[in-house]
Amino acid sequence: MTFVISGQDLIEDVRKAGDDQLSLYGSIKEGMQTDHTMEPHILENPYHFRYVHLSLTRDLGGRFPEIQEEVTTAFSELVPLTDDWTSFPAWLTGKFVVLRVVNRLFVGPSLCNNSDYNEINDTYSDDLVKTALVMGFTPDLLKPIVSKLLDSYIPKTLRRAMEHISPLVEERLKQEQLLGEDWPGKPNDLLTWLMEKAPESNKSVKAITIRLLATMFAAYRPASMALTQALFDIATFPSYIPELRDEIEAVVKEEGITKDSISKMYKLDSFIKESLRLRAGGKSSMPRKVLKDFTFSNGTTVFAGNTIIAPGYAIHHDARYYPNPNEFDGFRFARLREEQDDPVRYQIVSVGPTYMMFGNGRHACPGRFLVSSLLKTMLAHVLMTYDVKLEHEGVRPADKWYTFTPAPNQTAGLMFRKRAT
Ligand code: HEM
Repeated sequence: MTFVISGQDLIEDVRKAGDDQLSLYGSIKEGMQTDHTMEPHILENPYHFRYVHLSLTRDLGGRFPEIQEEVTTAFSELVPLTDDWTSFPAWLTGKFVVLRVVNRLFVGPSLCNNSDYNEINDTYSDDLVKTALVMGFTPDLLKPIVSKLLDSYIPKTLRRAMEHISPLVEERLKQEQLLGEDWPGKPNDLLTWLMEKAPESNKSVKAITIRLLATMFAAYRPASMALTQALFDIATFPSYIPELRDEIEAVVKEEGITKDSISKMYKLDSFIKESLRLRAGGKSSMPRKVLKDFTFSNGTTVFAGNTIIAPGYAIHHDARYYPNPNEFDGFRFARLREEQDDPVRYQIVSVGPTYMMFGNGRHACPGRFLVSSLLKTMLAHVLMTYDVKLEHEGVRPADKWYTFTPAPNQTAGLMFRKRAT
C-alpha cells in the first residue's frame, strides 16, 4: 500500500530516516522492476549513481567548455538559422539536444553525436518504462518467464548499445597499455569512471553498458522535459525576453560564458525554476519503500512493506508557499532572492520541504547541479541566437499526463528564426 505523507514535519522525518528504514532504491527497484529489466541486484550497489557526483558535478567547471560547445553545435544542427519563422518539433528537439550534450559527458565526443546511439538511449528508456509496467502486474512466480518472453525489449536494445560501447572500451584500454594509466587526453567521463572504479566483477562491456543506460535513464528524461517546458514558456511569455537577454548580455560582456558566469544569471535561474515548479516533477515525490516499521514524529507508524510518498505537485501549487500558485511568475524567485538578500536559497539547485523537484535529503538528485548549468546554457544560447514563438499565438501546447507525472506536449512545434531584435 502507498501512504501519502502531509506537512513539513513528516517530510523532515523522511529526510532524516536511514536507508535501512526508508529506502529510495527499494521503491525504484519495485517501480522499475530492476531485477527483471536491468540486472539483478543493480540497486544493491548503485555505484554508477555516485559517479554522477564524483565524475560530473565535482568537475563541472572543467567540463563546461565541452557543454557549451556541444550545446552550440547541437542547436545549430537541429535548429538551423533561418530568416523566416520555421517550425521545429519542440519535444524531439529538446530530447536530442539533451541526449547529445549529456552523452558528451557520459561517453565523449566520438559517440555523443551518433544518432543510432542516442536513439538507443531514448528507446531504452521507453522500453524500460513499458516493461516495468508489465512486470509490475506479473505474479512473482511468473516473472522469470515473462522476462524471457519480453526478450525483444531490453536485451535487444542492450546488445545494440554494447556494439557502440565495446570499441570505445577497447580503444581506451589500448591507449592505457601503450601510454600508461594516465595517458594524455584520457577522458574524465562516466565511461572512464565505470571502466576504472567499478567493482572487478562489473567491468564487462555488458555491465558497463547497463550502468551507462541506467544513469542516462535517470538523467535525460527529466532534463529534456524541463528544457522543452522552458522553451514553451519563453514562447508563451515573450514579455520576459528583453530582461533575460539584458541579463545574459551583461554577464557575457563582463566574463564570457563559464560555469561561474552563468551562476550570475539569476533571472534566468528564476525563470527556469518557475517553469520546473509549475510543470515538472509529478504528484508524488520522495518515494521510499518502508524496510522496517517506521514511526513518524506525530506517532503514526507505517509498517514494513508499504511505500511512502510526499505530495510534490500539491506542495508546488500551494498558495501558502507560492502566492498565486497557478500563475507563471518567471521572476518570482529572483525577487525573493533580492528581497531577502539570499543568493543561495532560491536557486534551482536548492532543495527543501517546499521545493522537492529534485527530492530531498541524502538522495536529493546529484545531477541537479549539472542540469541547472545545462538548462541555463541552453536557454541563454537560444535567447541570444533565435527569436522563438508559439505556433498558435497565445495557445501554450497542453501538457500530457502519464498517471502521476506531467510531460510536455510531444507533438507540438515551436517557431524559431534567426534573432532579429
Ligand atoms: C530537471 C532534471 C531532473 C530532475 C527533475 C531530477 C529529479 C530527481 C529526483 C526527484 C530524484 C529522487 C530524489 C529523492 O527521492 O530524494 C533524483 C535522483 C537522481 N537523479 Fe535526478 N533529476 C534530474 C536530472 C538528473 C540528471 C541530469 C542526472 C545525471 C546526470 C540525474 C541523476 C540522478 C541520480 C543518479 C539519482 C539517484 C540519487 C541517489 O542515488 O541517491 N538526475 N532525480
